[in-house]
Amino acid sequence: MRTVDEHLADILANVPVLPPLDLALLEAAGGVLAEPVTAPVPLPPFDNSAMDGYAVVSADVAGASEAEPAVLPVIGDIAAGDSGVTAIRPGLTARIMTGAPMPAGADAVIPVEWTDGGAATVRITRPAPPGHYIRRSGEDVLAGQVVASTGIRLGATQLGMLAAVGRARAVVRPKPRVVVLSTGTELREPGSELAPGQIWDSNSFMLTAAVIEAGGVGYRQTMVEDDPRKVLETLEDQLVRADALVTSGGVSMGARDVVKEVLTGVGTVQFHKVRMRPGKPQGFGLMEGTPIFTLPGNPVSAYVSFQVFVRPALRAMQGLPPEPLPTVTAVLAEDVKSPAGLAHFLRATLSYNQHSYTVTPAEGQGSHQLAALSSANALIALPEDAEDLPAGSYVEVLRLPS
Ligand SMILES: Nc1nc2c(c(=O)[nH]1)N[C@H]1C(S)=C(S)[C@@H](COP(=O)(O)OP(=O)(O)OC[C@H]3O[C@@H](n4cnc5c(N)ncnc54)[C@H](O)[C@@H]3O)O[C@H]1N2
Ligand code: MOO
Repeated sequence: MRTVDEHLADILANVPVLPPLDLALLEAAGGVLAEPVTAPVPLPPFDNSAMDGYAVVSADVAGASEAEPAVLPVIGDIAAGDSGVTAIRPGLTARIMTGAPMPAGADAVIPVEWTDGGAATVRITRPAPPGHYIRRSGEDVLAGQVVASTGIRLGATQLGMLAAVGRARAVVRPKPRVVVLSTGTELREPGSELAPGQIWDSNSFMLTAAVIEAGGVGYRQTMVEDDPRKVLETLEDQLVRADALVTSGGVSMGARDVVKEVLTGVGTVQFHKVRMRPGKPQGFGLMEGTPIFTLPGNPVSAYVSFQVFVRPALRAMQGLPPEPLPTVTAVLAEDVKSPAGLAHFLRATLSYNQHSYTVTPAEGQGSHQLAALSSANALIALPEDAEDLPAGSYVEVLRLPS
């Protein structure tokens, strides 16, 4: 038997970090930058208007009021995208649109709301100081500034930043491609008829979605029956498209626990009992250099094992810190019983009220009770030495992705 921390440490010491790839921007989404990105130009690249209005010399409107508006001839329009060669002299104005380059000579923008909106001449009823509603070149980013550092995950805002500094591609550690395979002769595809003794395969859907939630690319492989040759062949076939493999089922003590049977001695794969509930039987190792996680078949066990072991490993493969799920301290709403000597992950509902978190364990804590898991939003993580805890105790709670 090993502890949760020992099993996780073994996994993290052995998963490879994915090599960087040079990808087109949208393909790089979700990847982790393997190089810093710097701005070749300042942002904004030129001084431009923050408002639709009129570009003026501020001194020309210094005394403007409702009673005595400044009246200026309008020499033309400057739209966003214009080349910015326009200039104005004192006593003149140009109509200007948001994002359009400031004309030389102008030092302020009067929003159209402060005017009569005139096209040939305009009446301006309020003054504005120099710099008014001008967005200065370099105010956002300076030329040469690092806008995204090595090791950050490219989410929506970071991709926007790269595009804004003109990058069409990025060198990233890509999202890990994870093949998910359920094993079990009793399993059928959802949507098909069940014969006695059969059940619909839920684990492969749940785990593939969990891979995606964890930032990977999930490939669901059709389940295979408990036939040693078929299980091994399927896994070997998948190696070409996988950065990691995740299986469920067939790892405990049964006469037909084929995953354990066929993978024992393959690559570096080893099977262990981990001091946790649910999720006691675990297997991990490298098959031809590709990590394989063999999770137990009970649906709740498979899911908890994924969050505790696979999710941090997928992060490590992208060069990210292998953080656990976001964790908060919460007050137990009810007494809980926990077996000594096993880390315990209880399905629970976490709620926030009056500046603190309260957590209520779910009714069904069996490792087959998927309904309790699917209506939970958290796992109470009790350490090995925790035994019975009364309501009101403080506990660590892992928030499930939502
Ligand atoms: N004698 C012992 N029996 C068991 C032990 C043990 O230590 N000694 N450990 C128990 C624990 S704990 C777990 S967890 C399970 C793990 O079993 P396996 O990984 O071998 O999984 P299976 O036997 O294949 O299935 C277990 C259970 O889960 C259902 N299942 C499997 N795959 C799916 C799927 N894709 N979708 C939905 N449900 C699935 C399966 O039908 C079984 O009911 O072993 C205990 N036994
Ligand atoms: O350890 Mo098993 O995963 O409880 O059900």
